[in-house]
Amino acid sequence: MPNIILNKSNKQVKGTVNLTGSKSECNRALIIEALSDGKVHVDNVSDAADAVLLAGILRKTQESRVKNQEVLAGEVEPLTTHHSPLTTVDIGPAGTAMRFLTAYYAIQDDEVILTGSKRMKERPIGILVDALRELGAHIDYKENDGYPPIKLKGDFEQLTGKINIKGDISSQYITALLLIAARLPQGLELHIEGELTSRPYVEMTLAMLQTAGIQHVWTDNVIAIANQEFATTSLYIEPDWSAASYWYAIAALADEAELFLTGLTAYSLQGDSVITEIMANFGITSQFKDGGVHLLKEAKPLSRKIFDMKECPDLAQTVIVVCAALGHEATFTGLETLKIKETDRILALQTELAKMGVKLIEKGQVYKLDCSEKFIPESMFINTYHDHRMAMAFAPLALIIPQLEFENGPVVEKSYPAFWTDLEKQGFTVQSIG
Ligand SMILES: O=C(O)C1=C[C@@H](OP(=O)(O)O)[C@@H](O)[C@H](O)C1
Ligand SMILES: C=C(OP(=O)(O)O)C(=O)O
Repeated sequence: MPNIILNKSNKQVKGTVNLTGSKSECNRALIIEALSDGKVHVDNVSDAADAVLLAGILRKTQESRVKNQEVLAGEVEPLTTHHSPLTTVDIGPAGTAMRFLTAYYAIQDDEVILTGSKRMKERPIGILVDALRELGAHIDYKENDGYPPIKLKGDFEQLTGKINIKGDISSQYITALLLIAARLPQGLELHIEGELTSRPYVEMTLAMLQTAGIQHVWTDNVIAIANQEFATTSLYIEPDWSAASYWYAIAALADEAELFLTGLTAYSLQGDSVITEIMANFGITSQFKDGGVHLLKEAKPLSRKIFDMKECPDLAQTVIVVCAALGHEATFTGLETLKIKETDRILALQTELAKMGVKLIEKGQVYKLDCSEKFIPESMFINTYHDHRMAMAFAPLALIIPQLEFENGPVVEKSYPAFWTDLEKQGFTVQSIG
């Protein structure tokens, strides 16, 4: 995979950016569409690689079902005489797609092996598999207990409508169950145990289900969805606020910034829209008008010292890198889930920030930035650890470090394929090598 060399000859940014569609919203919409018997339509599929991959898998699943029905009805010849209904689905590095498809296939008749990248095989799925087994799904582990690959064997018969699930490891397990809940004959009453992490993502799921005609009741730690029909409707995918965060970071590190991010609105389903509030601390004002958000930079002394990232974990790298670059010794909480994402993001941040003398020190649940030995190198090589957000969160450093080189440029495709070309359009020099 080619590396990327990134420079910015001046410290001004001014221009318009058209962001990609939200990966989180799109992956939910695609599963809802697949479960809706043709009633729900996704308006604008995101070009994030994870969403494109999920859309392709769901389309193939649908096509092979139609084919099998035709074979069964004697309308067409089977493709081969040894045709097996068992398919292997490789979801690569797409965590949400892995979790959502696990729940989706658990209640279908298809026999499927669900696998993914090397890292995906290290990302836990046991909590979701246990919950689905309790509901009546037949799922086996193919390699290590609690981790993909898994074999889903069909023959779902609902055994119970009430289950308990831990809320503090990943909200994606909860979303996965909520997405299929209305299709369960007995519906679902989900009792969330412990603190709920990444709560806005659960709210996003319920809001999108509601748009698709599915009602819910959420009281304290219990979310209930009865068996019910989807409405005939279409789902619109908003631009991605996590992607927008890198432009906020660029504005925060620039001397002068005037950016317009199209399509974003003040009321978003995405919890990461909180980046507007976070970045207000760094002097970035957000003005919603003209069909998007205008970012303006004002000189402002940095005051906020504590950032809780529990509800917006995907912003953690963005904000930590900005603080490090500005030498702002802030404290961060709510970073527990970062160790099980595309890479161990805590370790990755510690390793890369050390290249500019900054330490991210773990003290129990609290992480503190120590910038006492910070320096600005002439050039810096950024390892990206198969994590799109490691590349994108460190890219704004091009405004203060003369030359940056990123390992594996295409890593950004997971959620924001046009990231490097968008930087180029805004006056960054982007060179692909190797
Ligand atoms: O539901 C979603 O779309 C997501 C939920 C979050 O994961 P966790 O719930 O595991 O924190 C987030 O980090 C991920 O990028 C997307
Ligand atoms: C954690 C992320 O994605 P996923 O869990 O879907 O792989 C992410 O995009 O930051």
